[in-house]
Amino acid sequence: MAMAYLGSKKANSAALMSSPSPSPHQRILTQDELKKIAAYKAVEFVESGMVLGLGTGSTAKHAIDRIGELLQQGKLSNIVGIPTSTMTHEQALSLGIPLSDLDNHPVLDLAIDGADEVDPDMNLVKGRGGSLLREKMIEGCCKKFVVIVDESKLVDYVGGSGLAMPVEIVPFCWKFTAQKLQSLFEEAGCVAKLRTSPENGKPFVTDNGNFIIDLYFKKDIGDLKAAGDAILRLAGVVEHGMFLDMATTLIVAGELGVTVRHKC
Ligand SMILES: O=C[C@H](O)[C@H](O)[C@H](O)COP(=O)(O)O
Repeated sequence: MAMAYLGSKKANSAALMSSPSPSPHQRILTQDELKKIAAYKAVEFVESGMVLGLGTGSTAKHAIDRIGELLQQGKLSNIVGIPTSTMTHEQALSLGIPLSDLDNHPVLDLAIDGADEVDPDMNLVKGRGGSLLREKMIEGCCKKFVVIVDESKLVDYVGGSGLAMPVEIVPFCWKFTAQKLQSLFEEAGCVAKLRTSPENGKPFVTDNGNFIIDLYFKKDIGDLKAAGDAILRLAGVVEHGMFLDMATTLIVAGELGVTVRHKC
C-alpha cells in the first residue's frame, strides 16, 4: 500500500532524506518491505561485542533476523541479546543469538525496536503488541535506542493516529482501573477498552500475567509527562505505552527513501 507524508511530517522528513526519489518505473513498496528497510538500516549501528536490546513486533523481527544472519556469516561476533518478549526470546534462540537478561546485563549498548506512533519530538507510543513493560525496562537501560518505523507511524501528536495507547494493568478489578483511566482523560474524549484475544474473546494476557487497557483519544492530551505521571499514580497500573524522551535515533522508511534522525 502506498503511503504519503502529511503536513509537518512531510517538511520534517523531506529535509532528512538520504536516498533519491523513486523513478516512475519503480514499484511501490509494501509496508512490510519498508519495515525491513528501516530494520536493516538500524542493524548497521550494531558492532561486535555489543549487549543489544532486541525489540518486539513485525519491524523489530526483521532486525533480529538480520542480526542472526550476520552472526551466522561471521560478520558479527560476541553479541549478547536481551529480548523484550517471550516471542522475541524464541525468535532469537532459533537464530542462535546468545541471550541474557537485565539482572546479568543492566547496561545495554544499543536497543532496536519498532513503535506504533512517533511524534515530531520522537516521543513514542508502544505496546500494541502487548510488550510495553519489558520494552520500557530494557530500552530505558540502553546507551542508544534506535527506533525503526515505516512512515505510516508518524503522527502530529501522541494519540494522533486514533489508534490505541496501551496501558498494562493488574487483572484485579480491571473494570475499576479502566474507568479511572478513562476519567483521567475525559476532556480528550477518552474511551478505555480492555484488550481481548481475537481468537477467544478472553482478556489478552501479557508476558507478565497482566491485562492491557487500550486508551483511544479524540483530542490531543497535551502535556505527555503530566499524563504519564497521572496514569502511573493509579494503583492498579503497571506501566503505560508512552515512551517519552527515550529514543536517541529514529529511522523512517518511506516511499521517498530512508531518513535517519539523531536526537540532539
Ligand atoms: O508491543 C509491541 C511493541 O511495542 C512494538 O514495537 C510495536 O507495537 C510496533 O510493532 P510493529 O513493528 O509490528 O508495528
